[in-house]
Amino acid sequence: MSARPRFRRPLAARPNPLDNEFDLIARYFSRPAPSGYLGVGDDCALLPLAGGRHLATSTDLLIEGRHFFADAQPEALGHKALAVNLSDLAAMGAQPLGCLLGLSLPAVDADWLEQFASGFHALADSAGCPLVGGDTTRSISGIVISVTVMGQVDARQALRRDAAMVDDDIWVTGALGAPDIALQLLNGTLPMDQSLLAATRPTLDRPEPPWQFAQKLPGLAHAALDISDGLLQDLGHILEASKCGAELHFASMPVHPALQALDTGTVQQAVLAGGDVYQLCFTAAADKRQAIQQLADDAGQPISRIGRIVKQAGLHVWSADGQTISLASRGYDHFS
Ligand SMILES: Nc1ncnc2c1ncn2[C@@H]1O[C@H](COP(=O)(O)OP(=O)(O)OP(=O)(O)O)[C@@H](O)[C@H]1O
Ligand SMILES: Cc1ncc(C[n+]2csc(CCOP(=O)(O)O)c2C)c(N)n1
Ligand SMILES: [Mg+2]
Repeated sequence: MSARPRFRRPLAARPNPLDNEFDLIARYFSRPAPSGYLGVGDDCALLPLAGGRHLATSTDLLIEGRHFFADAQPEALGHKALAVNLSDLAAMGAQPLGCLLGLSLPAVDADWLEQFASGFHALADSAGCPLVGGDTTRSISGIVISVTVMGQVDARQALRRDAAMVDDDIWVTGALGAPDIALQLLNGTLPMDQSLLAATRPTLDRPEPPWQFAQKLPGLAHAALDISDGLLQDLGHILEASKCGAELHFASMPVHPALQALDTGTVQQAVLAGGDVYQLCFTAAADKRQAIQQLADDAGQPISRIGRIVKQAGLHVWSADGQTISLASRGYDHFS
């Protein structure tokens, strides 16, 4: 018989069970940040520098089998590893400065490395976010990729999650729903349809966060975040931080055109709660509507106004025929 581990606490002294990723972070890793810092809880932390500027920094892990399939195309994976991090800089309105790459590989495969590095550097070059360091190890099994980005932003205008104001418009960039449909086709939750997969898979494999457009938003927009887990769950973080609620209109949502033939329930779930989107959701005063639309038109960046921030807590989604939409899940959570 094995001995009982000595570190087990008596039942009565254990805190409440942790039933999701965000409770875990809040309980163990969220500490009051030093004065002048923005700590845990936003897309990037902000660290004060001389001259009123702030360093914006964020890190994202990609784990084989959890974030990407073992046969993922390495060039696309290199692109995605940096793109999901540039997306967090974009979510603060920050300008990229550079990045670090942590890589753990089960074996050396020169072809794989060549293509992975080419996808990574191509995006780093176009975003002005050079790779300046990192760490490389051998893994016991599977590929683990960890990217850390650094950028700069004027902290007074950074797009913080706690900056939404009652009566703000709620906007999203790009289109919604396609990465989740691609994932469902690949993991068998939806029956295989090769033409639907061909139309949706690029959005899952090679996300294109609006990092250029985002740098123009400080001064015009209030709050923002990137949609990584799912629109409703992610917008929920803005509502919690800004102590307000929201009303959304499904008819105004930018549903990806490839989803047209799918049934309404599948489309609603993918658009409202599908992850891997890496587009922005941001809020801005209604009197900035024209300026924001002009900025988007000039940048060739599609944007949609999908709802409004309200005083009353809670998130309400209206369908085109005036019904309330309620869903099985609001987004991805690693531990629930
Ligand atoms: N282990 C940890 N230690 C300290 N802070 C953490 C830890 N894990 C997450 N955080 C912080 O908690 C917040 C939420 O993390 P999460 O990874 O969900 O970020 P996100 O921006 O919501 O999602 P994504 O990174 O996919 O865009 C962020 O501020 C993040 O920096
Ligand atoms: C093979 C495979 N299975 C599942 C998914 C979906 N997925 C994994 S993590 C995540 C949320 C964002 O990640 P994080 O919160 O870690 O930043 C999503 C939507 C995928 N992309 N590939
Ligand atoms: Mg984020």
